Formats: sequence, C-alpha cells, structure tokens
Amino acid sequence: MSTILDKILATKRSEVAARRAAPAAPVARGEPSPPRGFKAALDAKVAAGGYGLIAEIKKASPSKGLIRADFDPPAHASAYQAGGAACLSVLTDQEYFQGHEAYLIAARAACDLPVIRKDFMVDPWQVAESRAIGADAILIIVAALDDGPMAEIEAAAIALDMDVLVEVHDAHELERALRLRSRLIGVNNRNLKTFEVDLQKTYELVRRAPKDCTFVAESGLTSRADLDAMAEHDIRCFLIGESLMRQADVEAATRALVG
Ligand SMILES: O=P(O)(O)OC[C@@H](O)[C@@H](O)c1c[nH]c2ccccc12
Repeated sequence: MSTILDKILATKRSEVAARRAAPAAPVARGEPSPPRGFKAALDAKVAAGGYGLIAEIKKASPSKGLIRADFDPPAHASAYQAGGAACLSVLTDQEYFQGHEAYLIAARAACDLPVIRKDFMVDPWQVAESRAIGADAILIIVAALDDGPMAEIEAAAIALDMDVLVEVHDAHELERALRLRSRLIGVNNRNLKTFEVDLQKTYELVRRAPKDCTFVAESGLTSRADLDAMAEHDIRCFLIGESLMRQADVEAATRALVG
C-alpha cells in the first residue's frame, strides 16, 4: 500500500529533477546571511532553565487542510520571537503543505531566530538550495531515505555549517539516526502512514537516546501541560505548529506555552 509519505516523496523527486534542469527557478540568489546556530539556540534555552521551542509556520497540512486563513509569515515570525520561541520552522513544500520558499525568506528576514526549512530532502542538491534561501537547518526524515543518501545529505548540510534535525518514528529509525553525525534528534509523534498522534512514542524513544543528544518532541502538542509532562521525562525541546497557528494572538499563545 502506498502511504502519504511515498506519495510526497515521488512528487518531490520529480520536482527536484525539474528544478535542477531549470536553474532559473524562482529562488532568491545572491549571498545568504551566515547560518544562525539552530541547535545552539535550543541548547541555550534549556541551559537557561526554559523550554526550547521550534515554532512552526504552517498554512495547511495533508491531514488538516487549511489551518490558517490569514496566513502572514513575517508577522508570525516576529510573534513567535516575541513570545519566547528559540527557533522557527517554515514549511516550504507547496503540493501538500501549501508552503513556499518565499515564506521562509520573509519569515527569516522578520526576526533573529534560526530557521529550519521543513521539507522533504531526497537529494543533496536541495541542501544548497536551502542555504541559498537562508535556511539555517534542514530536516532529514529517516523513514524517507536509505543510509547512503541520508549520510550524503547530512554531509552537504554540515559542509555549509547548517544544523540537521534527524526525525525518527521508532527504535530502528533511532538506531539509524544515531549512526549520523548530528546530535539533534526529533521524534515525530504523528504516524506518517495513519496521521495518528501518540505522545507515548516520545517517552519510549527518549530512554534509548544517548544523553548527549538534543531531543525534540514533534507534533500533536497543544498545551503547557503537555510540555510539563514531557519535562518530567527530561524532554525540554518541542516542535509545535498547528496549535499555535490556530490562535488569533500567536505571541500570547507562544508565551503561554514557553514564557
Ligand atoms: O502541527 P503540529 O501537530 O504541532 O506538528 C508540527 C510538526 O511536528 C509537523 O508539522 C511535522 C513534523 N515532521 C514533519 C515532516 C514533514 C512535514 C511536517 C512535519
């Protein structure tokens, strides 16, 4: 059975092939500003006794459809920063998430936070493109890649001084992730096959991760109580999109979570 992830990856491969063939793609060229430390920003919040929040700029998703009608990346970026987020995540996939590179460029210009490009990496070429639009970090989804290409994509990011968030769903993927160099690991509580969210997954996997890893719980988190429950298990970094994007006052909602 083909899953949503299989579908997204197939679309992404043909998209990348088309972009590579047409270097005049609508991507801002020129010198991007130097990378802002993404993992360092999370670690600094935690060292100061707080939570490291990666706040996501997300217009829509395959499971929820349109999430925010008055979508405004620069306004959301400055609200997230003012509310106490450590980092931003910006969806750039167009086909399934209604994202765009232009949203990342505009969001990053509107704040001082490090930004991860949230997209589906299938080719090291996309890493250079990500840096060219200003991204400070990329996402590697272990379920989407074999070990060889996964290591190549990571190496391309490290060569550009970018951080890599390595996303896993189970113990086997975590083992594969730990053979990479990055020590920034995310557990996606959302099953990409069924879209179901199970926060228990994070609790299970954090016990198997070495202590020197920065560990991020991703998806389905909605309240301060969710974060405090995770903190009992020593998890202090979070990636949150939908529940923040649905609030009228994004800054106040961010502050209520991590302020
Ligand atoms: O909107 P939520 O439930 O707070 O989840 C955010 C983030 O974890 C989710 O958008 C995400 C995690 N990994 C991904 C990979 C691709 C696309 C999206 C994602």
